[in-house]
Amino acid sequence: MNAELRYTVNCSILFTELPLLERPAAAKDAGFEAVEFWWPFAEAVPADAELDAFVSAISTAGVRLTGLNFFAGDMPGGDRGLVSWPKRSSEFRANIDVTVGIGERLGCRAFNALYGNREGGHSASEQDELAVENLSLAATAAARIGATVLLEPVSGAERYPLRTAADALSVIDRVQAACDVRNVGLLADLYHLAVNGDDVDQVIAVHADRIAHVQLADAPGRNEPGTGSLPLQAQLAALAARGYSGWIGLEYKPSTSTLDSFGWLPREQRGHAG
Ligand SMILES: O=C(O)C(=O)CO
Repeated sequence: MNAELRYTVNCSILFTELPLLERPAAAKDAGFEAVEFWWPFAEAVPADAELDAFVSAISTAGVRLTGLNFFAGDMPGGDRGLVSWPKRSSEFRANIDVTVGIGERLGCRAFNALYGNREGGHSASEQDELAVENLSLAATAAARIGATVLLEPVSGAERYPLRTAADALSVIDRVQAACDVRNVGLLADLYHLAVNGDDVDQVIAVHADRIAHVQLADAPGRNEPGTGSLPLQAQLAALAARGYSGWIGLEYKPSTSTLDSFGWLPREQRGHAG
């Protein structure tokens, strides 16, 4: 793997052997300096004590929080975001300042806004128009602390409409045109894009300048690099060659223990926290 790349451990899908608040310290012990999370609470606006415990777990562990998802509903239950969900738009809007507030406390500058599934009773245009409004609200709030809102194509959720980089970039173009915000970027998850049949090499070659965050897992299986057939090393090298200098999120299901699943990455390359 390219020694210059900076890796961040997604502690929502890794270290699940441990209670969530113990995971940042485990990542630090494994040699990493950075972590990211999906929304770690059951509701859009958790109690202050829960927020304080999360902030403390990260700051005490001595790692950076490099990314945080906005509240996205019941992920295990199939929800993939509230951004375009009319019935739950108010929850998303209530969550914006809470999420940005965590970022302000911890220096996190990237927030992933999962778009949401197509929901019965609403037209696609109605949901997409709502998404433009909600993404501009999120981007405006994020801009207050110099942060970026991320938009991610995902796989494994058949009602989720953003499946390719082009799908996400067209939404970002709409938000920029409608609301003159410049801090919404593509989250290029190399696994999701590949599984959805996108041409990942082409995405990197053409859109590297619009990629605000990268995540990886191998396919098939969404396990650690080397367990599948994706050319991840070459794609990371291509990203670096095209000038991508952001974080690489390790967002995979370990095929063994979490610690053993890091074997593909030499310890001396884990802690590049510059
Ligand atoms: O739902 C997923 O698989 C994600 O990557 C969420 O960020």
